[in-house]
Amino acid sequence: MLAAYSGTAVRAAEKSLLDAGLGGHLMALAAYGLANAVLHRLDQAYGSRAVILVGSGNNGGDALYAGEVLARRGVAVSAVLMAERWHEPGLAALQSVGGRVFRLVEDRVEALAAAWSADVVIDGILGTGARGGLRGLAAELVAQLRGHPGVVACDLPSGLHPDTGETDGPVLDAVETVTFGAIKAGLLLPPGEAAAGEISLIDLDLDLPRPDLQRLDQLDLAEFWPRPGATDHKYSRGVLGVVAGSAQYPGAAQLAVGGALAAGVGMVRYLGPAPMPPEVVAGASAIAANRVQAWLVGPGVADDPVQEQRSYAAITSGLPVVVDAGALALLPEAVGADTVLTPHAGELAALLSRRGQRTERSDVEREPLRYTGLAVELTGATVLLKGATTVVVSPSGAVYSQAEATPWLATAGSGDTLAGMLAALLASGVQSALAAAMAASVHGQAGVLASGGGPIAASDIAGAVPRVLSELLS
Ligand SMILES: NC(=O)C1=CN([C@@H]2O[C@H](COP(=O)(O)OP(=O)(O)OC[C@H]3O[C@@H](n4cnc5c(N)ncnc54)[C@H](OP(=O)(O)O)[C@@H]3O)[C@@H](O)[C@H]2O)[C@@H](O)CC1
Ligand SMILES: [K+]
Repeated sequence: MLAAYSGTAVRAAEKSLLDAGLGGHLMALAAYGLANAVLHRLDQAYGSRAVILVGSGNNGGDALYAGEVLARRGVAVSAVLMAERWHEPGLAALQSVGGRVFRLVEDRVEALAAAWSADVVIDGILGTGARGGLRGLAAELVAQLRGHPGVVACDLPSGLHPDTGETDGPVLDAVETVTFGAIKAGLLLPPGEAAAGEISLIDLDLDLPRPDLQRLDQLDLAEFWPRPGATDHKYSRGVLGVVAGSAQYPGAAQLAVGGALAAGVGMVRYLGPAPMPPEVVAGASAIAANRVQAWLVGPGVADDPVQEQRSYAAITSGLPVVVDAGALALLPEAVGADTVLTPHAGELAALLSRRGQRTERSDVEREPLRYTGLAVELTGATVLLKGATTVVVSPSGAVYSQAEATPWLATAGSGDTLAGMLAALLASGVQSALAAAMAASVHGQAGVLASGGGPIAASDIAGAVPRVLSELLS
């Protein structure tokens, strides 16, 4: 499991060490970690060139000391001082080993040329002490360096919000971010996470609280994905009720049920008009008459009054429920954490707007964590926001982000399959936020496997799920 923290949490954890006079020690550890990461990227240190973009705070200090280490190893190092102030001992250390210095205000053209001809550019402009994004000349230089293939970010890409992944102004895409003390949550959150590249963590032995964000890995999935025991039967494994599909949209129901079956539910009871595979049982048309452990409602139900009524009855049944697509508009005023909403950005904006918070899709795309959190606050539900990176927020404050997906998964019906998989996990008794994160991860991996780098149809995703799971669980 990757555990990530807000910049504020990391700074708070550092405080006792700083108070104990260990600031210089921490900076030295950070600088060595950064320098080593850069050295790994160079074919050979001697004769290579590095340019360091230096901001006014300790982030610039880390980068300057890393420059000193690199220069001692034979790298030709130049520093570009981006602001009016800089970390003076760090600059003195770099100069003492022959580092060259440019000042952005005076030497813009030379600084830009040096950066473009460098093997590595170290982005040490802003770290966890940033307020807002890059401005003025610094923003201009960074925009002019866009596309540089050798950028290594110091702690985080400058201009990326450490807590939320929001970007405000230009951000230099890094091949690697060397982050100190703890992974910052913003490195794993859209839209900025793409700028982070590979993430390397330099351990500073901080005493950290509960993570602000988690990302499940294969070991977590293997541990938490439900497996039937020797004495389990179809009922004990979990029965899922599904209200999906209509005369107009039968396929959504088939994809959702396909996702649920592939994820490994004991049985599916289906309510609706779509043709179903032989293992699916017809549900009783009165919702309360169905003995199920969880419900999935919404795929393909829009504009079908009977399906909408059933969806509402399932949502208010008191059982865990996944509310997807057309059923999102039917949500009562308040629900519980066992209700999992699965909107994409447009559906989330519509949901928030219905609750008096006028929101556009572009707002959600710019600040996905914030708006997902707002939906949790306004509804009481657990919310899974679909996207290239899926974000899950629960009312208890747990946040997950999963980024296994391929862009080929952006295809009609992909979300129905995901909703089915998630609902199967709820029916098996998995806690809702964890179920949402696991479903997103395996759905993403199945998409990658099915795609093999090319286009896929949504029905291929469920087809690949058993292969992903057998690899995970064997
Ligand atoms: N704490 C520790 O123990 C350790 C910390 N470590 C390192 O320290 C980093 C945090 O350092 P930090 O607190 O000095 O802040 P930092 O991110 O360098 O930037 C703040 C500076 O930039 C300025 N500024 C702010 N916003 C701006 C903007 N939009 N545009 C332009 N300028 C802006 C602001 O100046 P001001 O405007 O306030 O005058 C301030 O001077 C952290 O990321 C990690 O790398 C490691 O060494 C491990 C130990
Ligand atoms: K930085």
